[in-house]
Amino acid sequence: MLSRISDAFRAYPIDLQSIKHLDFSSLQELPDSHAWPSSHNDYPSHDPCSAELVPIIDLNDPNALDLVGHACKTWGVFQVTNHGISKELLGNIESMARSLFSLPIQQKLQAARSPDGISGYGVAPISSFFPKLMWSEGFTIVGSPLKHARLLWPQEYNKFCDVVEEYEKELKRLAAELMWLALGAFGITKEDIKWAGPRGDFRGASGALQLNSYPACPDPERAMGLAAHTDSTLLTILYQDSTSGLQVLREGVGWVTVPPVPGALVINVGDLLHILSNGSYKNVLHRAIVNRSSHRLSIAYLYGPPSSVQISPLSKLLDPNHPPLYRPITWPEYLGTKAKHFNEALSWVRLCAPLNGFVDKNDLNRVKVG
Ligand SMILES: C=C1C[C@]23C[C@@]1(O)CC[C@H]2[C@@]12CCC[C@@](C)(C(=O)O1)[C@H]2[C@@H]3C(=O)O
Ligand SMILES: O=C(O)CCC(=O)C(=O)O
Ligand SMILES: [Fe+2]
Repeated sequence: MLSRISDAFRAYPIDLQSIKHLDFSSLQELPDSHAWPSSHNDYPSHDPCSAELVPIIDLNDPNALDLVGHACKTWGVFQVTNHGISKELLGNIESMARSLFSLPIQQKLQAARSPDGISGYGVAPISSFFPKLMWSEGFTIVGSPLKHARLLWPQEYNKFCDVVEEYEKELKRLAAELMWLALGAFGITKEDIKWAGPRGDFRGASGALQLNSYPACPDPERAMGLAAHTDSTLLTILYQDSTSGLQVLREGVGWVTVPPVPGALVINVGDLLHILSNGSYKNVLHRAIVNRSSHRLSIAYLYGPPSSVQISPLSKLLDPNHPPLYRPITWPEYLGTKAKHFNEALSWVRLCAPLNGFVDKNDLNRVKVG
């Protein structure tokens, strides 16, 4: 049984050493290893238009509770302004990520994620589910980044660690506020969620930080920055720089771009909030595309419950007409399920037979990357 989020990918190692093209700056053409078949673009892409705009919610709006609840139900994603995270801190974390990704590849590889580990530099952890590699590099932080930061900057690792620590502390506070808005919209109060702690500040919650870098790409139509996925979180708080690339799948419409709004943060509903809400809140399917001229950066704060807490549909939302759709599961267990079944993980937690029958197509498709 998995008890820590850092154990989730242990059974599915990715061997970074076998991946040839990690140094994107040296590539003038898209290598075959990164060229995705046109079938991966099975839905049309839309630039933002007034009819299909991801909601932008001012957290100082007196109606914020209803607006957040409605956005979680209809989109599973929204942007927030007046969130209380200072421009200075956002600027600092962006510049730390920028300085990390601009190090020479050999230096970044010093801090490579170990094949069965979770923290460190490397390809997206979901890469093993796809026959082609993604046009991106990432750095995952679970727990202290000290060990890896020392390898990256032997003299001045402290600055990186200090900024990461402050960013995680502030985002944890914001995540708790967003949780109460999302849950409050259902009439859920502090008495209903014991694991939020006596002050309701979700003190024991866990978080991971994922720094994503998407270099400019010589053939963006055939490349993929980060393949379509849902996050395994309660919610994810995403900072994106001024280059667009994030898209969400909107039923009946296709891929809708989430445009960068200066100072705003993007909030995704993750799989665990979908479970907690007994399926009412959409766990949004999203991806990142790349472009020919600009490098793009994003920083995701992946927020989940304390490792030992079993997440299940809230009893206040259940009655004979609304039976629980999912069985209880901890975050580490869910991450283990995701590492095995990827986007089909939720159907393995559903209380009726798995929707896809008994054969998991990820097991048939799983390939060795590189
Ligand atoms: C806590 C986590 C969520 C995550 C897996 C991880 O253990 C750390 C990285 C996270 C991330 C970020 C990029 C997309 C994603 C699907 C992935 O491959 O790694 C998510 C994972 C997730 O939400 O399942
Ligand atoms: O780069 C982006 O916009 C998306 C990143 C993302 O989905 C993730 O890190 O989980
Ligand atoms: Fe994501």
